[in-house]
Amino acid sequence: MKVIIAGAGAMGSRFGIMLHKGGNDVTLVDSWPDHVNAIKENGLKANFNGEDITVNVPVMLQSEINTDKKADLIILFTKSMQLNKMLQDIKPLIAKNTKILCLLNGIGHEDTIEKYIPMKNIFIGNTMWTAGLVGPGQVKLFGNGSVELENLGENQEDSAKELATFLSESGLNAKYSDNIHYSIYRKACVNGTMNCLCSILDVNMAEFGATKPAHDIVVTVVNEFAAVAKHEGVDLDIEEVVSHVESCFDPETIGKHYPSMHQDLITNHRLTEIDYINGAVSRKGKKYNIPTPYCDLLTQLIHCKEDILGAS
Ligand SMILES: NC(=O)C1=CN([C@@H]2O[C@H](COP(=O)(O)OP(=O)(O)OC[C@H]3O[C@@H](n4cnc5c(N)ncnc54)[C@H](OP(=O)(O)O)[C@@H]3O)[C@@H](O)[C@H]2O)C=CC1
Ligand SMILES: CC(C)(CO)C(=O)C(=O)O
Repeated sequence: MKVIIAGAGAMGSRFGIMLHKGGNDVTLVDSWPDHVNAIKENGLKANFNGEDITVNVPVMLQSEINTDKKADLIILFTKSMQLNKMLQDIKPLIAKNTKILCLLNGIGHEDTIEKYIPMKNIFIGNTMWTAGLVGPGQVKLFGNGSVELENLGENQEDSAKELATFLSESGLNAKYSDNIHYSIYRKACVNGTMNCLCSILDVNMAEFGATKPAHDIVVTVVNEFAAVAKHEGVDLDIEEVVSHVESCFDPETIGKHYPSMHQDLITNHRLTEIDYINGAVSRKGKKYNIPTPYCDLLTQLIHCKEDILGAS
């Protein structure tokens, strides 16, 4: 299968490497020139569960897509604020039947994708895999993860199941979900707690989990997400979601991971996806007349930190 990874930062590199190891024809597309040049010159280097590996995969700069060879599958892995531009730039790679899978964190990406891709070809989901960019052309990958996905178009369940099987054949542990909006809100609760709190407090998830107020904060934020989700027909099981969020505290699994927002803001002084996570819940709360004071404050604190650190 010809696979394009559109957004080959930390997570795109993980999926690219695992699909390449699984024997697929993978090409990376990314917007960061230093990263693309480093991969062209030296291959994509990864510390993969403690082992140093180099993978030679074709890579293209997003602004210089120089082929009209169409992809069978495009996996979107940009940051949320880069998604629209990526969809514009990869048009030459999209054929009538190219499937598009979006695994970004955040809520509401289908509204952007629908502007470019026919509904029958859109698949959305989320992932509990983790990854970190060490520098241009270099990633650090450890731990296990999973993927959940569903078709947006009608009568595409079989294609979604085939897609999950295809990803699992490369070890990505994917499964079909018949209620992906539930899964997306459930994952957004993980990001709406871990990502902003670990960034503000400058800790990893295990360190945050070891603090006394951690549980109360998680419960309050999850309740805000749940109230908004309910208004959209998604009925979150709050107790189960809180325990899912708190499973991230385990240092034996992903607890030692610094969430991607920490990598962006604290390590690299880059703007964050907060407006697509807690910020999205704040906006929806205002629209539906549901108070979301923790999400409002967390969003504002992250924007303060972006200003303080001169993030761009
Ligand atoms: N990392 C993780 O563990 C997880 C991430 N996700 C989600 O996956 C999606 C992709 O995230 P992720 O893979 O973390 O993205 P990355 O942080 O790896 O980067 C994506 C893009 O950001 C820019 N960039 C990042 N770091 C630098 C740097 N040091 N200097 C210059 N530019 C840089 C580049 O684009 P440009 O130059 O155009 O800015 C790069 O292509 C997001 O929605 C994220 O929330 C989901 C699960 C886990
Ligand atoms: C690993 C995890 C689940 C932590 O919130 C994540 O999605 C991220 O780092 O953005």
